[in-house]
Amino acid sequence: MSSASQDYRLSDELLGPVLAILDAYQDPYLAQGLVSAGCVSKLSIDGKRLQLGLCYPYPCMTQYRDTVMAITKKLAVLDAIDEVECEIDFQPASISAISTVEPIPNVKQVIAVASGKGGVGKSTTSVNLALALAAEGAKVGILDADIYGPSIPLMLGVSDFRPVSADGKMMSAATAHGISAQSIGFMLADDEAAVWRGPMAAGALAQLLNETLWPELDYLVIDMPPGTGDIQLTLSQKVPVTGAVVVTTPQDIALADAKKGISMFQKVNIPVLGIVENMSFHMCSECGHKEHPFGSHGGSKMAQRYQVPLLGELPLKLNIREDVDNGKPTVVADPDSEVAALYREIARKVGAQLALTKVQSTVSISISDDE
Ligand SMILES: Nc1ncnc2c1ncn2[C@@H]1O[C@H](COP(=O)(O)OP(=O)(O)OP(=O)(O)O)[C@@H](O)[C@H]1O
Repeated sequence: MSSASQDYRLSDELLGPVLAILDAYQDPYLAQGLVSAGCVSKLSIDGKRLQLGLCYPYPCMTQYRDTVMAITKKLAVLDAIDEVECEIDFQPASISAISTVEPIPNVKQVIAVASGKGGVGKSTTSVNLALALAAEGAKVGILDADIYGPSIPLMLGVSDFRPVSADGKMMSAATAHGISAQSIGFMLADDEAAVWRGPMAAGALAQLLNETLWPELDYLVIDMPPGTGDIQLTLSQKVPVTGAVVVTTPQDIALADAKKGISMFQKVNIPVLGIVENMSFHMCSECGHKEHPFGSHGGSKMAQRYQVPLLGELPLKLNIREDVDNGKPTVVADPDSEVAALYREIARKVGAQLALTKVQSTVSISISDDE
């Protein structure tokens, strides 16, 4: 994890107790104290007003208010402080630190969203995850690599967009709800079906990825084609993916395929950031009765078995489908809903997992350098 640059301007007498209090505050997503996690970037004092700068390695803008309130309460025990002025920032690490594949210009981190089986809600999860990362303060793009059924243009309400090229080399991306989007669907006429063979498809996708003029992005989310065949494997190797999210339903057949997905990423040394269990349960809107139409706890058992986090369990809910069908996914259509909050929670976990992955990767690189 890249720790924030430190500018500490407190007397030694005050610095010690302030750092101790800040480090006793555990960040829920990094599972470390703020100082150990490298989040404390600035400390200075003006009279009895402490000026605190925090820089997070994952986006968590919707949590800032609660964080500041909690920290202020803890620091209030010190006589030298009666007010805290807090500035919070977010800065993800750059991918070039660990990836062996050429980085994509302007793109810091690449998150692949995959599923072993089709129809489990991978695209719905990808698009809501991308929008949730943006809602938490990140600059985000999404690449629809689902060549057999590109659905991102429809889900973002930008089906009519056609990329243009100013220099004959690089294509523009669409902008929707504050994120950038590129899709093979933008190149196809409405009734045209994509018929690709493995190597051709992977090549076309790599081209789409590298020839898109992405604006500065903290995260590029890739909605992968469903399955774990050659296309997926090649794509994972051609694209500088920093971490993968595996989407599954709790159904045995979907779980069996999701396991193949995890193995595929492990084979090509891409860290699996966690599992999203989609359509986990259905809650009756009238009586509140909760049922598990596709079985229960499959995702959590799988997460335990493969030692990866369970990022979230999403309900089977009519609005989720209606919102993507209307081109306005739930995170933006109904930001105050429980479902939108679940997607934002998943986004924070994904960002934090990427930051933690950097720590492990950095360590393993330095060990091999020493050998
Ligand atoms: N949690 C959910 N609740 C209700 N409907 C959902 C949910 N998640 C996805 N859906 C719906 O299920 C259908 C399949 O979802 P989606 O297209 O995201 O799946 P996919 O895994 O990407 O499929 P494919 O493999 O065909 O690309 C869509 O109609 C979508 O709106």
